[in-house]
Amino acid sequence: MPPLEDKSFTSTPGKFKVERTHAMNRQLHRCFASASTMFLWVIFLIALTASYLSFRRFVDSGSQYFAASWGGFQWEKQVLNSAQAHRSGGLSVLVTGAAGFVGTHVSMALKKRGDGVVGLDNFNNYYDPTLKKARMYLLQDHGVFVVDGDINDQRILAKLFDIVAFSHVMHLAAQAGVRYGMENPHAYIHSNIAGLVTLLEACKSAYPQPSFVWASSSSVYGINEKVPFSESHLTDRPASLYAATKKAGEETTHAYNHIYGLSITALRFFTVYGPWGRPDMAYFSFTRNILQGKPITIYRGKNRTDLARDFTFIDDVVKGCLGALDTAEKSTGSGGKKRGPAQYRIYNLGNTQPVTVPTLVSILEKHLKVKAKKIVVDMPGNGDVPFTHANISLARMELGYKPTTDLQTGLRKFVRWYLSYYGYSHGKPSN
Ligand SMILES: O=C(O)[C@H]1O[C@H](OP(=O)(O)OP(=O)(O)OC[C@H]2O[C@@H](n3ccc(=O)[nH]c3=O)[C@H](O)[C@@H]2O)[C@H](O)[C@@H](O)[C@@H]1O
Repeated sequence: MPPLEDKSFTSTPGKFKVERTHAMNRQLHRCFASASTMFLWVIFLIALTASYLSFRRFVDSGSQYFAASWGGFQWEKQVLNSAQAHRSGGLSVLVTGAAGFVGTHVSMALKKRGDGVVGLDNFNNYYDPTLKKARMYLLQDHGVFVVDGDINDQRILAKLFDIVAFSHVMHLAAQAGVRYGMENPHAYIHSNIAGLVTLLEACKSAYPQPSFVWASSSSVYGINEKVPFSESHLTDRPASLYAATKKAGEETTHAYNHIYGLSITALRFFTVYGPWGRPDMAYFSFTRNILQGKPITIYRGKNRTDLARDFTFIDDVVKGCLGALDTAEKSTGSGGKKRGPAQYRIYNLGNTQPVTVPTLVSILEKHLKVKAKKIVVDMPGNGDVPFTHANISLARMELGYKPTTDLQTGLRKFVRWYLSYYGYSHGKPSN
């Protein structure tokens, strides 16, 4: 006998067929049902992925905006508050390089007399950015808001001019330093030429156009030998790339003055020094080395002559800057078009009393009460000039500029600040 199961299968093939067809139908139906469910699931998942991706895009673009160091309601409010003048007829000044040495002092002085000031600084690391941040906190304590941004950034400039009708721009942001040009030439082109043009473009299109006062340099006199240096002297023989870019700045601003009616004032600074100064400058690095017991290198010129500089104290330079801002005429352009001739001025801001580098060192030794370890070498051919000496008659007459601080007094103030900021033991190896 065949097994029961076999029998049932073979004995009722028709029934089996019917039942099998039903089963297959059920399976097919289930299959079909699950395929359509699957299809629906796939559609659902695609839709979910698409909406997730577009949500991410939205979140990403949003977070880019919110993570930016500038922009937003709160930021605009800070800019507006800082730009607000607190005296009648007060200026509203955009100070570039506000966390720099001269920028900090000028911003403070403006704010103290009731002008509105907004700072702009990119906090680059040419020298210790901690010092720049410390200056920024000082400004913050005095109600000056410093925007973290670059003069090469068109968007940030457009935004600033969009929210504030600046009456003046005090342009102090630059790649400074005479000898660093051999190490990083492009930094000078980036800041002193490209950055300047970007800023001038923003100024020319601004409504109203601000008056533009900016930092040129005594270095434009280059290898000029006529003394004292006067604004009427030729300045076509720069000795460093730094000087060449500052000279280019004078020509560039002239073109903007001529084409667009921007009111321009260039200030040729003569080796400015003082509290909160620049660590790359000789008086600053000498102080650090003397206190740390390290040697200092003193350059000397041809035939063993001492190099000399018309060292100018920061407070005097600040007065010159304010004098320039106060006497600057309005720009004449509007909507990027010149409406009439505009003012174009250049002034020396020096001290008129050149002092040799060895004398500078002996003053520092006296104030620090420490003897320097001196190494005297011939001046390397790295962009330096043997001496500077300013004729300041023009600034005296037209800006009321009158320097009153000699190097002894100025360096005493600098040393006092240096010791309070860094302390006596700054950088010394601990025993
Ligand atoms: O007046 C200016 O236009 C310029 O003044 C300074 O440039 P500089 O006068 O060369 O100032 P320092 O670098 O402080 O040098 C001062 C003097 O010390 C000398 N020096 C510098 C460094 C050093 O190690 N040894 C040394 O003898 C230099 O040759 C120079 O005679 C600034 O660094 C520039 O940014 C500024 O624009």
